[in-house]
Amino acid sequence: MIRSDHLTKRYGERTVVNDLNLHVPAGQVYALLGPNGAGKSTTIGCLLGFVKPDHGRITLAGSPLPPAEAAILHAAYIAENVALYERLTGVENVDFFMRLLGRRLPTSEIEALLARVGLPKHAWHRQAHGYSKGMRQKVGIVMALAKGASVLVLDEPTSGLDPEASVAFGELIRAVADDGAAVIMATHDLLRAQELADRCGLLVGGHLVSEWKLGELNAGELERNYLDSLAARA
Ligand SMILES: Nc1ncnc2c1ncn2[C@@H]1O[C@H](COP(=O)(O)OP(=O)(O)OP(=O)(O)O)[C@@H](O)[C@H]1O
Repeated sequence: MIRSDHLTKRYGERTVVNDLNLHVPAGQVYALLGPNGAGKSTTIGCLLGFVKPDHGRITLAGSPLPPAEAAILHAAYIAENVALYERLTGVENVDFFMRLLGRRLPTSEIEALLARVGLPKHAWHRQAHGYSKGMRQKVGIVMALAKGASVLVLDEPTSGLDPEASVAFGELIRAVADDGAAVIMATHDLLRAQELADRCGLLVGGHLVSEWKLGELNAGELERNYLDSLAARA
């Protein structure tokens, strides 16, 4: 699970995340929506311990540890651009990532995970510098799976992916959640949010102004609600 209680972050006089209460249980995907500058990435940074909140509490996977330590143990982070060691192959990148965590996976298990996420076999032992954005996202998901992460934190994961790669990515994330992970995804991609998420929240000026359960809304209705909520705040 992912939980924030009264999370608040200020930069100087500006409060960019304001008394934010979020709860994402295991097995659910939460889409964090909001216009540019709403505070989504700052929230993600606080969840992962990159950014120190001024007030409030973060809990990841029920761990009493501070967020940075809890994130190292339980969470995987997939950014818009997954950073890989360009001279290492896909398999070697996953192997290196696991060694950093003090663990080893046999090559056959890494290959099985790469196959599971649909990375083409010809790419497994090729250097990552030729990988597309979608292929890098897949390696990022394999790292999360290899780590056994119970919390997945995604920041703009589908930005710049073509529609086919975006759909495939969404299906993978849904499968990871169905296997029991709690997933939070900051995104502007309302279509993917509507298809993938169980719930979504709209952040405006650091405030969570609306939350919707997505089983009850189609993509058009989500967009209309989003725009109506923004207009009501203007
Ligand atoms: N290190 C920082 N110092 C000062 N202000 C910051 C810092 N980081 C973020 N901000 C400000 O905090 C606000 C929220 O930024 P944030 O990146 O969290 O928004 P966002 O919702 O992720 O936006 P986007 O959709 O454009 O990525 C913005 O006004 C931004 O300028």
